[in-house]
Amino acid sequence: VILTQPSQLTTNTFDYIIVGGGTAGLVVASRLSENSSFSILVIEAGINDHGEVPLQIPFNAPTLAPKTIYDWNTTTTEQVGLAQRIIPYARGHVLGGSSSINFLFHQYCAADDWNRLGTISGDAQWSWGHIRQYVSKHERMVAPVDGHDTSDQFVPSTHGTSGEVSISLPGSNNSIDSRVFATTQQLAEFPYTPDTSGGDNTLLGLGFLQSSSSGGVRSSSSTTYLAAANSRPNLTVLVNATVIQLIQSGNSSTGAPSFRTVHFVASPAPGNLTVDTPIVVNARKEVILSAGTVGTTQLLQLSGIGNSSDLGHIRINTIINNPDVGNNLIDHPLIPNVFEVTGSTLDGLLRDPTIQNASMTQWLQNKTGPLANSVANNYGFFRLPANSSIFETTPDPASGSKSPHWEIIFSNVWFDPGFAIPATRLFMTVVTAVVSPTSRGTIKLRNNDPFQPPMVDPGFMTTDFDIFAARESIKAALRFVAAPAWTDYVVAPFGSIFAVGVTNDTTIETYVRGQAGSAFHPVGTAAMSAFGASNGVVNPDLTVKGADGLRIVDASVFPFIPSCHTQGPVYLLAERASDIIKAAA
Ligand SMILES: Cc1cc2nc3c(=O)[nH]c(=O)nc-3n(C[C@H](O)[C@H](O)[C@H](O)COP(=O)(O)OP(=O)(O)OC[C@H]3O[C@@H](n4cnc5c(N)ncnc54)[C@H](O)[C@@H]3O)c2cc1C
Repeated sequence: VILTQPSQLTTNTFDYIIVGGGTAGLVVASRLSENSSFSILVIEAGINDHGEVPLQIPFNAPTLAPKTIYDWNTTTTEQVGLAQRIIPYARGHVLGGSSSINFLFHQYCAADDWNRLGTISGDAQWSWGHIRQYVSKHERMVAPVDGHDTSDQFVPSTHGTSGEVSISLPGSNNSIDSRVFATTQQLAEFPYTPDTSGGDNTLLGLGFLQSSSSGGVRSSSSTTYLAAANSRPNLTVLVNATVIQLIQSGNSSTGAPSFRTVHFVASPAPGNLTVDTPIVVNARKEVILSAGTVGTTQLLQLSGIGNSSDLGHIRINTIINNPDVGNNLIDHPLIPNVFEVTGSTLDGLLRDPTIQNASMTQWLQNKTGPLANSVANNYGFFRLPANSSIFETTPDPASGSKSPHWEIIFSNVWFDPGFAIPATRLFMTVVTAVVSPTSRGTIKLRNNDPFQPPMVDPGFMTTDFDIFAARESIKAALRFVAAPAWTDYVVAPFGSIFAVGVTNDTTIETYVRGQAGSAFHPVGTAAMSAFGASNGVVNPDLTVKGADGLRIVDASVFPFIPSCHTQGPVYLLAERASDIIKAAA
């Protein structure tokens, strides 16, 4: 059912048109197509992921963006909180969307996050007590590729075994795993957690990373949800086609503008400035926007749904004036803290052709070895102490007393996307991130050209809280590697601030502003709010406020950022959204 050219379409009318064949879009496509009486069209701007070997190799993930055919290759605006830097803003431009290029970390965030969504939306069914049922529909926990005993690395009763996306624990022991584990025994502030998925487990503590992979190969929404639905005659997926606008197709009986007409063109080759005449398709029931936080926001605005003053300046006729469209952009800032080490690291995979070739041969032959693993085996989530001085001026932004403020990830390799690995010496990277940031940004159109990337301003590090939490996370990383477990391994922190050995608050702040990047977890620009609320973009059933025939199902609808990596929450959101859409049919 995967078409590569618009001319292969045999009809221009479908019950549902899903814009974006990404993480959420393919969940909805797969679930809706379970009902054989529905006809569904998915329109995806990127290429078909099938047969794209680089996407399949877990360790390869950091090479898939930026500046590749799998990425939209856009950047942020100049970040005032990041020393005026403009940074890459990766998002998948391929079937499977960001689930085809992400780093495979998989978890559900804290139950508190979902309970907060239930409260904000006024719909208790967004709370964890209701959402937890979707874990077993979504997840298939499988054995790690090396078959090792995982009994103390996850809690089986909290996982699914027959869902769509395969999840596994690290498949090859990393030489630092035992040191990380020993540190949880040596330093009480970093307790071990037997399961890092969150949800029914506490998200707080440090443990083994679960990744969206099986048998050493990535599981994306395309290789799972779509693969399960691929032979259904009621589902059509068109790749290499970019939606440029939704068109008002009439009004509902209550006078709300209907958006059931979609204009798209064959995705232009890079550098091609001539755009074809739009092709028109119509939805009998609904159009579902699943173009991701950036893509969905851009399309709403191009279609006249947004801030009328902003739209007027770029000669777009406003159909629904909603100033919240494009506001409230939230993302997780992360900082790669590199340490020089003495022992065995994975650095050879980045700079030694002999090791690279041997690893690739091993992966191609039996999907094992270092390439079969994601870039980290262990990570953890922590809270700032309750008596931290920042809480004298800033209310605690976490979703609850059991949801974290910051994260720490251990990668036994040079993992600083901003800089190539130096030619000599060995490195380990201790990435830290702020997972309850208070900085807010915007997504706005530059002009009315659908092929001009919008201005994406995540507003990184523009609040005292975010700087405070980032600084404390770095101090914690320094305490972590000062534990006895590391004395014969860590030589010294590597790079700028650390090289001079001064770690006071001012120098760490300068370092954060110079080093931080994006975890690529944007949310919030089409925020969910209660029915009748004076703010927000979608209702709790994900229908667009003030519109008819239009829903949004993707990361953009989270009104605040969940406190962990976002693909798991997006998958669960899309599972429930599918049930809502089916029930409304
Ligand atoms: C490099 C990277 C690493 C990440 N690492 C992790 C991780 O390790 N763990 C984790 O949990 N999360 C991670 N994330 C975040 C996570 O993958 C996303 O939050 C999630 O996948 C978003 O899902 P979505 O459905 O909202 O959007 P996407 O999955 O991005 O889907 C949007 C789709 O819409 C398509 N599209 C957009 N505009 C148009 C248009 N005009 N016409 C047609 N199609 C369009 C896009 O091409 C894309 O396929 C990462 C993200 C990136 C980019």
